[in-house]
Amino acid sequence: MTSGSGIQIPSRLPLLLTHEGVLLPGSTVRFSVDSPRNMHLVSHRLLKGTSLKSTIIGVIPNTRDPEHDTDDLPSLHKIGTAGIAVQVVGSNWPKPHYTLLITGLCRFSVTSLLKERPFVLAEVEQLDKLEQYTSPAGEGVTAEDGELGELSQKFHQAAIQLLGMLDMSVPVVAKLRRLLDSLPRETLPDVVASMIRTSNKEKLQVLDAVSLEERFKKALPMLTRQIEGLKLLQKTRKISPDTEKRTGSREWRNSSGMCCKYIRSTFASNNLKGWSVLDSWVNFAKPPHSSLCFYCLDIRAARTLLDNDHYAMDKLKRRVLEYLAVRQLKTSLKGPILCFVGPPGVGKTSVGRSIARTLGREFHRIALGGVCDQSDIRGHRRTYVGSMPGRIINGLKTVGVNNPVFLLDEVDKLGKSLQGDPAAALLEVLDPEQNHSFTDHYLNVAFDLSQVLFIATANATATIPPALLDRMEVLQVPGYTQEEKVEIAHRHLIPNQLEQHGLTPQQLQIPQNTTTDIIGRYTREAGVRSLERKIGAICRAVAVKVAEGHRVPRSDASTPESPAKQGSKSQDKAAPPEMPIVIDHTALKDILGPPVFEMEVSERLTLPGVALGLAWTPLGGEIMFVEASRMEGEGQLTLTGQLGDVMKESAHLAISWLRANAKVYKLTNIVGGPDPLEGTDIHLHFPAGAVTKDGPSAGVTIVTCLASLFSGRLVRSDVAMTGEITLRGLVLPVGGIKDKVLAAHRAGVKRIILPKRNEKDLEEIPANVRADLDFVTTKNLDEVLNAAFDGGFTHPQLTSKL
Ligand SMILES: Nc1ncnc2c1ncn2[C@@H]1O[C@H](COP(=O)(O)OP(=O)(O)OP(=O)(O)O)[C@@H](O)[C@H]1O
Repeated sequence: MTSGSGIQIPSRLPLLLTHEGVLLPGSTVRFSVDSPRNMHLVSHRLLKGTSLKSTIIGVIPNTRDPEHDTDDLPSLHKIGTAGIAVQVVGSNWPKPHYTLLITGLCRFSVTSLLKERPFVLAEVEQLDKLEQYTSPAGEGVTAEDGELGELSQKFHQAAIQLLGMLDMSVPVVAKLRRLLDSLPRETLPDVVASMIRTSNKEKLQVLDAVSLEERFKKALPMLTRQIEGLKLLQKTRKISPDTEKRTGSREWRNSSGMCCKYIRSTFASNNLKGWSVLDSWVNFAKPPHSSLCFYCLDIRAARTLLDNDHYAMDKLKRRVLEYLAVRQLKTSLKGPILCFVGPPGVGKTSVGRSIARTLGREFHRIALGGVCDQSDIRGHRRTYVGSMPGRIINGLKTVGVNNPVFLLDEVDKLGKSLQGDPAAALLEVLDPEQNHSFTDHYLNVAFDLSQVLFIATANATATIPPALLDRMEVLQVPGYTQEEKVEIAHRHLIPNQLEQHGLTPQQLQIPQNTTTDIIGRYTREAGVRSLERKIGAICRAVAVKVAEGHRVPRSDASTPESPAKQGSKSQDKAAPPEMPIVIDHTALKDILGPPVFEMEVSERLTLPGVALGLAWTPLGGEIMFVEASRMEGEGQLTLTGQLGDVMKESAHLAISWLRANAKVYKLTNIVGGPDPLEGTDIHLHFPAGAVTKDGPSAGVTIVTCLASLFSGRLVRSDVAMTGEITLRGLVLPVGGIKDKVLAAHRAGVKRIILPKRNEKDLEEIPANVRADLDFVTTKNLDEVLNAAFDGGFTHPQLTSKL
């Protein structure tokens, strides 16, 4: 079909090359462009032109604009849509791009390419008549036109049937209704195919159908499919006309993006409670929490955004980008659920937020800490007084779209109670095989959650229910080194806090050595949350000074005051704070008080019977002192410091091994006898007595501490250790090495004794930390003791032989 003498598009059109979304004549589509030729088209043509003609461009679908303008053009899709650019919006963030709103006019085919740079210009042939969009509905194809007439009649009837099933109060439905009445029938395949749920591939088929008959044939099955889908949905709702009359009908959008009639079920009785429940249910069911928010992902932009938002965390960022790249290439959303595991304040939540921004999706955080009732996840049945929907459906209502990023915060803190196991309800939510029909008890309507991107966070995996853990891919987020914290503070925390307190860098400056001081002496944490709080405290103190500086001084004579007050006022007036206020050590002490942590390691290792161990807790790595003393007695062992069973067993193991080897190492009891326990009681204490401790990794520390006690020798003051022991004196590997090493580094330790089989974990330690430390890897307790004591702990037989 070629155009006659009617309305003509220009014979030469600049071409916009698109690979996502298909523009059909009569529809309006938003395109985001950032590739070179497309960008040039917008800046050289659309933004420069002043005539209506200059806003008409050709949109070629299914064709990717090359990344560089020096690259050759790929072969173009044969048929495109001429369109009018009705809106152009430009942005430089996260990288330069334009968003175009284009309304399709008619099909064209490319006859020849005139130029490829700076943008593509082509000689085109118009394929559709443009008059059809302006001529009255009665004209065009009619029933008399043979097979075509029949097809158009069928199509028109099907379109009317579809509209009958939809909610007229929804703008897009009302628009479709108006178009159906006013447009000639030959335009209907394009218009309907662009409005109902169709894939890009299907839209391309409609676009490529140049003959009108073929176009009707392609679009009719899509329309029929939509109608059948809606019918099925209505059937499952078990519609009863009686109920409808009694309770009225309510429409809401289903997950396919269309609106369907939904009849309130029989739960509503005519009593007050019933109506109030009904009312809140209806209010809940009304919002379009199934409308889709489209996004297109640019991996390079995603990388820039993640790098801008977060310093360090390279491994995590790399894995997140891989994950996003796979999702971009494979649009099916069935993928692993990422679970970020690490100590508090290391940025797990904020990476989740960045992922949502990267994807251009809504973000919603669901705090699961302490949730112990499964109706928290699934909602209450409406028969209960005060029933509510669960957090998942509530979250969807809050964000208003059905494809947000949901951050399930603290999955390791889920509880269990008589009201059921919330973890079991979460299993259904997170399982891609099941979550397309998640039913909240309150709504009692299956909802498709498969478009939601779930990310979980936890402090430790040990308390995550195994079935839940099995559905997630765990990404460890370790703590930061001192240097990383300084960078994070200066790049992110200080600017953020300044902004939150209405301050500028011209008013407050925190030099790097002050930040180092805050990190070392006022905080002891794996993440940066306390550091952020301390910086906040400094900002508040400075805000007071700055505000005082701005105060308009009142005349001293206006109010009689005590001489002291008057004195201070005249001081304020005479010395407004000098800007910028620089926080040095003295200012830091004034604001934050005396240091909370001191370098205490060497001071505490001044007596025999003390050793320094390394522990891992969900809050990160920690140093841990072990103290031992002995007194006359019956050979009893006392253990204090809230120890778990495994740790108590380690203590017994350590004593047994030392007793068995006492002769070899010349260890003696209180009166110098060969059995260290004879006539001697031993007390082992693990300070920080209020904190429960457990795990086998303190084994080597207990042995070293007791060896020091029995030999009367001091453990080196700069050494810390970790490792599990066996009764035969072997040292077994333990977990959490990175966090433990970072904690030791923070505490100023110089030598770390580790199990040999943990050597591979040292690769994860940042190079600057590794350079500061001397690692001794050990296979047995003999090697541990030799490394822990100055000059070694070699047994006397060997020494005497030498
Ligand atoms: N690498 C980083 N770069 C920039 N800011 C960071 C980084 N890591 C953490 N932060 C900041 O530290 C603060 C705490 O982070 P966040 O709340 O994400 O921690 P979290 O790991 O989720 O902690 P929790 O387990 O307690 O929820 C936030 O303000 C965050 O922006």
